[in-house]
Amino acid sequence: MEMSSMPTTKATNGGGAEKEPRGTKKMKAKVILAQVQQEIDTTMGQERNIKEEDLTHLPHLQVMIKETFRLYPSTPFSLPHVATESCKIFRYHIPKARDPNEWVDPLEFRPERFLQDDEKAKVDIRGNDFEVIPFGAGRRICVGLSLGLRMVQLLTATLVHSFNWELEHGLNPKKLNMD
Ligand code: HEM
Repeated sequence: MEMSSMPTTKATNGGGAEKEPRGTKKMKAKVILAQVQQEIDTTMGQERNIKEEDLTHLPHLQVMIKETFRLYPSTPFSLPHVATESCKIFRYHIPKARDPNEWVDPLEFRPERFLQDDEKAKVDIRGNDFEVIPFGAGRRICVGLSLGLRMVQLLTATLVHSFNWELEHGLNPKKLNMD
Protein backbone atom coordinates (compact mmCIF):
# COMPACT_ATOMS: atom_id res chain seq x y z
CA MET A 1 0.00 0.00 0.00
CA GLU A 2 1.10 3.51 -0.62
CA MET A 3 0.87 4.49 2.99
CA SER A 4 3.05 3.93 6.00
CA SER A 5 5.22 5.84 8.40
CA MET A 6 3.48 8.10 10.89
CA PRO A 7 0.44 6.56 12.55
CA THR A 8 -2.15 8.56 14.46
CA THR A 9 -4.71 6.90 16.65
CA LYS A 10 -8.11 6.82 15.04
CA ALA A 11 -9.55 8.89 17.87
CA THR A 12 -7.17 11.86 17.36
CA ASN A 13 -7.06 11.99 13.58
CA GLY A 14 -10.46 13.56 13.22
CA GLY A 15 -11.49 11.44 10.20
CA GLY A 16 -9.42 13.38 7.64
CA ALA A 17 -10.13 10.82 4.89
CA GLU A 18 -12.83 12.96 3.25
CA LYS A 19 -10.88 16.24 3.25
CA GLU A 20 -8.57 15.51 0.28
CA PRO A 21 -9.62 16.59 -3.23
CA ARG A 22 -11.27 13.77 -5.14
CA GLY A 23 -9.48 11.71 -7.79
CA THR A 24 -5.96 11.73 -6.34
CA LYS A 25 -4.02 8.57 -5.54
CA LYS A 26 -3.58 9.79 -1.98
CA MET A 27 -7.33 10.16 -1.69
CA LYS A 28 -7.85 6.66 -3.04
CA ALA A 29 -5.43 5.19 -0.51
CA LYS A 30 -7.29 6.96 2.30
CA VAL A 31 -10.63 5.72 1.02
CA ILE A 32 -9.33 2.15 0.92
CA LEU A 33 -7.93 2.53 4.44
CA ALA A 34 -11.22 3.99 5.71
CA GLN A 35 -13.18 1.18 4.03
CA VAL A 36 -11.12 -1.52 5.73
CA GLN A 37 -11.29 0.27 9.09
CA GLN A 38 -15.05 0.56 8.79
CA GLU A 39 -15.34 -3.12 7.90
CA ILE A 40 -13.33 -4.08 10.99
CA ASP A 41 -15.25 -1.70 13.27
CA THR A 42 -18.61 -2.93 11.99
CA THR A 43 -17.64 -6.59 12.24
CA MET A 44 -15.99 -6.64 15.67
CA GLY A 45 -16.23 -3.15 17.18
CA GLN A 46 -13.42 -1.16 18.80
CA GLU A 47 -13.38 -2.70 22.25
CA ARG A 48 -11.21 -5.74 21.65
CA ASN A 49 -8.21 -6.88 19.61
CA ILE A 50 -8.59 -8.77 16.35
CA LYS A 51 -8.42 -12.54 16.57
CA GLU A 52 -7.54 -15.03 13.86
CA GLU A 53 -11.19 -16.13 13.61
CA ASP A 54 -12.20 -12.59 12.62
CA LEU A 55 -10.13 -12.66 9.42
CA THR A 56 -12.62 -14.71 7.41
CA HIS A 57 -15.25 -12.00 8.04
CA LEU A 58 -13.12 -9.23 6.56
CA PRO A 59 -13.31 -9.47 2.74
CA HIS A 60 -12.10 -5.89 2.13
CA LEU A 61 -9.02 -6.51 4.23
CA GLN A 62 -8.33 -9.70 2.30
CA VAL A 63 -8.64 -8.13 -1.16
CA MET A 64 -6.46 -5.21 -0.08
CA ILE A 65 -3.72 -7.68 0.87
CA LYS A 66 -4.27 -9.71 -2.31
CA GLU A 67 -3.87 -6.57 -4.40
CA THR A 68 -0.70 -5.69 -2.49
CA PHE A 69 0.70 -9.14 -3.25
CA ARG A 70 -0.27 -8.72 -6.94
CA LEU A 71 1.27 -5.31 -7.37
CA TYR A 72 4.17 -5.53 -4.95
CA PRO A 73 5.18 -9.20 -4.50
CA SER A 74 7.98 -9.41 -1.97
CA THR A 75 9.80 -12.42 -3.38
CA PRO A 76 11.55 -10.92 -6.44
CA PHE A 77 13.61 -8.93 -3.93
CA SER A 78 15.00 -12.06 -2.30
CA LEU A 79 14.75 -14.78 -4.98
CA PRO A 80 15.23 -14.27 -8.73
CA HIS A 81 11.65 -15.37 -9.51
CA VAL A 82 9.51 -13.11 -11.66
CA ALA A 83 7.82 -13.56 -15.04
CA THR A 84 9.12 -10.62 -17.07
CA GLU A 85 7.42 -11.98 -20.24
CA SER A 86 4.27 -14.06 -20.67
CA CYS A 87 5.21 -17.62 -21.56
CA LYS A 88 3.97 -21.18 -21.76
CA ILE A 89 5.60 -23.99 -19.77
CA PHE A 90 4.20 -27.33 -20.94
CA ARG A 91 0.47 -26.64 -20.90
CA TYR A 92 0.64 -23.87 -18.32
CA HIS A 93 0.22 -20.25 -19.36
CA ILE A 94 2.33 -17.96 -17.12
CA PRO A 95 1.23 -14.35 -17.60
CA LYS A 96 3.79 -11.59 -17.32
CA ALA A 97 3.61 -9.78 -13.98
CA ARG A 98 1.27 -6.75 -14.34
CA ASP A 99 0.28 -7.86 -17.86
CA PRO A 100 -2.26 -5.39 -19.37
CA ASN A 101 -3.85 -8.33 -21.21
CA GLU A 102 -4.58 -9.97 -17.87
CA TRP A 103 -5.45 -6.98 -15.71
CA VAL A 104 -7.55 -3.86 -16.19
CA ASP A 105 -5.34 -0.88 -15.23
CA PRO A 106 -2.51 -3.24 -14.17
CA LEU A 107 -0.50 -0.55 -12.38
CA GLU A 108 -3.44 0.76 -10.39
CA PHE A 109 -3.93 -0.37 -6.80
CA ARG A 110 -7.52 -1.61 -7.09
CA PRO A 111 -8.40 -4.19 -4.41
CA GLU A 112 -12.00 -4.26 -5.64
CA ARG A 113 -10.88 -6.25 -8.69
CA PHE A 114 -10.85 -9.28 -6.38
CA LEU A 115 -14.25 -8.64 -4.82
CA GLN A 116 -17.29 -10.80 -5.51
CA ASP A 117 -18.78 -10.25 -9.00
CA ASP A 118 -15.63 -8.59 -10.26
CA GLU A 119 -13.37 -9.80 -13.08
CA LYS A 120 -10.79 -11.60 -10.92
CA ALA A 121 -12.98 -12.48 -7.94
CA LYS A 122 -12.07 -16.16 -8.06
CA VAL A 123 -8.30 -15.73 -8.37
CA ASP A 124 -6.60 -17.22 -5.34
CA ILE A 125 -3.04 -16.52 -4.19
CA ARG A 126 -2.25 -19.98 -2.88
CA GLY A 127 -0.58 -21.24 -6.02
CA ASN A 128 -3.65 -22.38 -7.97
CA ASP A 129 -3.90 -19.39 -10.31
CA PHE A 130 -0.71 -18.32 -12.03
CA GLU A 131 -1.72 -14.66 -12.35
CA VAL A 132 -0.76 -14.02 -8.71
CA ILE A 133 1.71 -16.37 -7.06
CA PRO A 134 3.36 -14.48 -4.20
CA PHE A 135 4.12 -17.80 -2.49
CA GLY A 136 5.20 -19.62 -5.66
CA ALA A 137 3.38 -22.68 -6.96
CA GLY A 138 3.88 -26.39 -7.48
CA ARG A 139 6.12 -28.68 -5.50
CA ARG A 140 8.45 -25.91 -4.28
CA ILE A 141 5.61 -23.65 -3.14
CA CYS A 142 6.28 -21.78 0.11
CA VAL A 143 5.88 -24.18 3.03
CA GLY A 144 5.05 -21.25 5.31
CA LEU A 145 2.14 -20.07 3.12
CA SER A 146 -0.64 -20.50 5.67
CA LEU A 147 1.37 -19.03 8.52
CA GLY A 148 2.74 -16.18 6.39
CA LEU A 149 -0.64 -15.20 4.96
CA ARG A 150 -2.33 -15.29 8.35
CA MET A 151 0.42 -13.23 9.95
CA VAL A 152 0.26 -10.58 7.21
CA GLN A 153 -3.54 -10.41 7.51
CA LEU A 154 -3.56 -10.33 11.31
CA LEU A 155 -0.78 -7.77 11.59
CA THR A 156 -2.25 -5.48 8.92
CA ALA A 157 -5.73 -5.75 10.41
CA THR A 158 -4.41 -4.92 13.88
CA LEU A 159 -2.43 -1.88 12.68
CA VAL A 160 -5.31 -0.60 10.57
CA HIS A 161 -7.79 -1.19 13.38
CA SER A 162 -5.85 0.94 15.84
CA PHE A 163 -4.34 3.73 13.73
CA ASN A 164 -4.78 5.92 10.67
CA TRP A 165 -1.70 5.78 8.44
CA GLU A 166 -0.19 8.45 6.25
CA LEU A 167 3.24 9.56 5.12
CA GLU A 168 4.88 12.19 7.28
CA HIS A 169 4.37 15.82 6.13
CA GLY A 170 2.28 14.65 3.14
CA LEU A 171 5.34 13.07 1.46
CA ASN A 172 4.73 11.78 -2.07
CA PRO A 173 4.96 7.94 -1.91
CA LYS A 174 7.11 7.95 -5.06
CA LYS A 175 9.73 9.98 -3.17
CA LEU A 176 9.83 7.63 -0.20
CA ASN A 177 13.32 6.21 0.35
CA MET A 178 12.84 2.42 0.36
CA ASP A 179 16.52 1.46 0.84
C1 HEM B 1 4.17 -13.35 3.45
C2 HEM B 1 5.07 -14.24 3.78
C3 HEM B 1 5.79 -15.14 2.79
C4 HEM B 1 5.94 -15.03 1.44
C5 HEM B 1 5.41 -13.95 0.49
C6 HEM B 1 6.72 -16.19 1.01
C7 HEM B 1 7.07 -16.46 -0.30
C8 HEM B 1 7.80 -17.57 -0.69
C9 HEM B 1 8.16 -17.89 -2.06
C10 HEM B 1 7.75 -17.10 -3.30
C11 HEM B 1 8.89 -19.01 -2.07
C12 HEM B 1 9.53 -19.71 -3.28
C13 HEM B 1 8.58 -20.69 -3.91
C14 HEM B 1 9.20 -21.25 -5.20
O1 HEM B 1 10.41 -21.51 -5.23
O2 HEM B 1 8.47 -21.39 -6.16
C15 HEM B 1 9.02 -19.44 -0.69
C16 HEM B 1 9.69 -20.56 -0.28
C17 HEM B 1 9.80 -20.97 1.02
N1 HEM B 1 9.23 -20.37 2.12
FE1 HEM B 1 8.08 -18.70 2.12
N2 HEM B 1 7.02 -16.95 2.10
C18 HEM B 1 6.47 -16.35 3.21
C19 HEM B 1 6.52 -16.80 4.52
C20 HEM B 1 7.17 -17.93 4.93
C21 HEM B 1 7.18 -18.44 6.30
C22 HEM B 1 6.45 -17.77 7.47
C23 HEM B 1 7.95 -19.55 6.29
C24 HEM B 1 8.34 -20.49 7.42
C25 HEM B 1 7.72 -20.53 8.57
C26 HEM B 1 8.41 -19.78 4.93
C27 HEM B 1 9.22 -20.81 4.53
C28 HEM B 1 9.58 -21.08 3.23
C29 HEM B 1 10.44 -22.21 2.81
C30 HEM B 1 11.09 -23.25 3.74
C31 HEM B 1 10.55 -22.14 1.43
C32 HEM B 1 11.32 -23.11 0.51
C33 HEM B 1 10.37 -24.19 0.05
C34 HEM B 1 11.06 -25.16 -0.93
O3 HEM B 1 11.96 -24.73 -1.66
O4 HEM B 1 10.66 -26.32 -0.97
N3 HEM B 1 7.91 -18.78 4.14
N4 HEM B 1 8.34 -18.54 0.12
